[in-house]
Amino acid sequence: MSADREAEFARRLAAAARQEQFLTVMSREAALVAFRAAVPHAALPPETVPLAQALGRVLAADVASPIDVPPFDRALVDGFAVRAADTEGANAARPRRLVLNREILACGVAPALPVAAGTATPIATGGMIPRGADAVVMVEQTEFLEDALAIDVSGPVRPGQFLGYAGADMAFGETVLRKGTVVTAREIGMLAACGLAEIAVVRRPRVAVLSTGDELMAPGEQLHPGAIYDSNGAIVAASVAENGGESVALGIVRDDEAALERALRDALAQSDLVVLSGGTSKGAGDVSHRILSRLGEPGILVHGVALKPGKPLCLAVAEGKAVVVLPGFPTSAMFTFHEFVVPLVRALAGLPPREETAVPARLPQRLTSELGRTEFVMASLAQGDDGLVALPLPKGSGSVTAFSQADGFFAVPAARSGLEAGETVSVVRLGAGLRPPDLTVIGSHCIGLDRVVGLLAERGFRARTVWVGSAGGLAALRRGECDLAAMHLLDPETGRYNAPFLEPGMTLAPGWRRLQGVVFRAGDPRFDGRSAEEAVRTALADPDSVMVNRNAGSGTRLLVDGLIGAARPPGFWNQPRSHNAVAAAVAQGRADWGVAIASVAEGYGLGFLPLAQEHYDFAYRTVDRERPALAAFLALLGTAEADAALESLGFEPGADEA
Ligand SMILES: Nc1nc2c(c(=O)[nH]1)N[C@H]1C(S)=C(S)[C@@H](COP(=O)(O)OP(=O)(O)OC[C@H]3O[C@@H](n4cnc5c(N)ncnc54)[C@H](O)[C@@H]3O)O[C@H]1N2
Ligand code: MOO
Repeated sequence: MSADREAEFARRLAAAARQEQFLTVMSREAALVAFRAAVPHAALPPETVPLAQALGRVLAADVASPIDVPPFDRALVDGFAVRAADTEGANAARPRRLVLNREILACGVAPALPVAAGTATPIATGGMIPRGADAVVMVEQTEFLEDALAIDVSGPVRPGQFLGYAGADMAFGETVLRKGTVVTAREIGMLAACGLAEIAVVRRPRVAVLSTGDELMAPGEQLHPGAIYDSNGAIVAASVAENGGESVALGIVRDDEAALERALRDALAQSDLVVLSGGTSKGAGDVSHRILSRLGEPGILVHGVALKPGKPLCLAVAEGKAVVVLPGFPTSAMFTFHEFVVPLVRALAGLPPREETAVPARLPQRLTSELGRTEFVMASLAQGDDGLVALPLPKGSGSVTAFSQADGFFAVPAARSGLEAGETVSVVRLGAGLRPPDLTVIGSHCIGLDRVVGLLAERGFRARTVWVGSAGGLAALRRGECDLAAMHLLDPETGRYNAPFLEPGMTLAPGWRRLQGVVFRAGDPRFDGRSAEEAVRTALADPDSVMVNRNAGSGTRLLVDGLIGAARPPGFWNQPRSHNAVAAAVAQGRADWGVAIASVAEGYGLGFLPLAQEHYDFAYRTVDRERPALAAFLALLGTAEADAALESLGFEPGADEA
């Protein structure tokens, strides 16, 4: 290391160590109070927009109709405007004769002649009722006498019959739309009927969105080693729009104090609110901290909230505008955005607070949490035997899917270190109107299942999949929380897959077999052209060779154990939980070999030495067999279409011949 780089390294370490001192952790409630007190949570001033551009905007004021709609009394049928009294007592045998006035009241014609006693005026649906008339008789109830230019009316007409009165739809001066209403097509129709060509709407808050991190790349760019795509920028910008704001996407800023300060000042100048994500808790964090205190008074209000996910959230105010730094972890970023920023964006946009619906659900398993921080747990909802069940999503704050695929979240209070199995929690729904799925599959992931679920959807059944591993799927099935447990569990004693793990009342539907083998970088002479066993022997003899293992309890781990016996080669303790993680470690050179399935090896362009067939099957509760979605799924297995899809992915459908 050069002296300069060494000095920079020391500076960064010291900054990271200092960071903890900045985090004065506040309760979530106290943070919200401080933020609301310092930043006005009120609608921005109105602006006038043409009606054609009003869709999706929020009305800035109540709208009173400036006219009567309809503006005049009008005919509701094609016929004749008459005086009802003239038709009293008419019947087919003794019709009343009325002489026609010499005008025809088509739509848009202003009447010139009154309807005097004993007369009638031809009128079209929508025509303006002339003076003197108080009803309309349908043309079908009359007979036209051409010679006399008169009609015979064959029945009596009630006063007001077939007549629409002025203002019956919207009366002049009537408040027809309320402030805060979101303009949809329906409101546009009403405004147009009132003759309003433009309308006052709340100015959309402009929200500057930035992401910071040297590892970030924009979607569409080619990822280089160590880099990830900036997902926070995109999800924050879209959420701003969903909540009535207009996002100003300012992209990715490097972890560099000067660059970040320039970007933040620029953002502040062109927006009502600035949202930055990343860099709140590590060395770079004190960079944004220092910048935020320089941007203007009062500066930082909150840095650190007793909240999980989201502890390092930072809330600041400069030039009367809020500057929010969200934690970089995607689920932490979205959760804190949802809790702290969405209410502000909606208030600025003139929208009412987001409607939150919460449903009670039972917790199927014990859950531990950190004492002293309110923990919000992202969860999927499933239908259990006795009501809804909240299945905590196993992926942590660093995942995008924990927030994006959750049906909702529930809180574990700061004062508790966990919740017990069977406790009822209140799940706040995320996303509206989710139809419960027709079929819930819980267990171990396989891309083959993704395809089968796709085919099931074409047959009209929507499946929900939750990946918690084979054993987790089986436990969920036992508790009645899913229709199918997707599993590949090897029983070491019998050497059989899945069936030995079933309980009474469960049936196994054979799924497909996946070829497992040793994966290595293509061309590596230690492996190329050898059998799996021989290749591993060679690798074990080479002290430079690094392996990647699998988690204990997985079927793949048993295969690895069979290959290496009592040896503990370098990399043995690296024990990821998926085929993909094994393949990525080998492909990226962090390991030289591991065991994974053929389809994954192919996806990563790795060499592959076959070892054994792994069985991926489905357990279900026998009593449920006839339930339509389950029956459809079971019927789908073994069809030519499903088999072809599975074979194209390299899987062998059906049960073992043995
Ligand atoms: N020693 C400690 N480390 C961490 C602590 C702690 O208290 N002590 N807190 C953890 C918690 S809690 C959180 S939350 C994260 C938040 O860290 P930062 O806000 O500083 O965020 P970064 O370090 O920049 O990034 C964290 C993580 O998120 C990824 N990231 C960042 N920006 C984006 C983006 N725009 N799109 C997608 N992903 C993003 C980044 O690559 C990192 O993986 O810190 C813990 N650490
Ligand atoms: O607060 Mo961090 O968000 O726990 O993950």
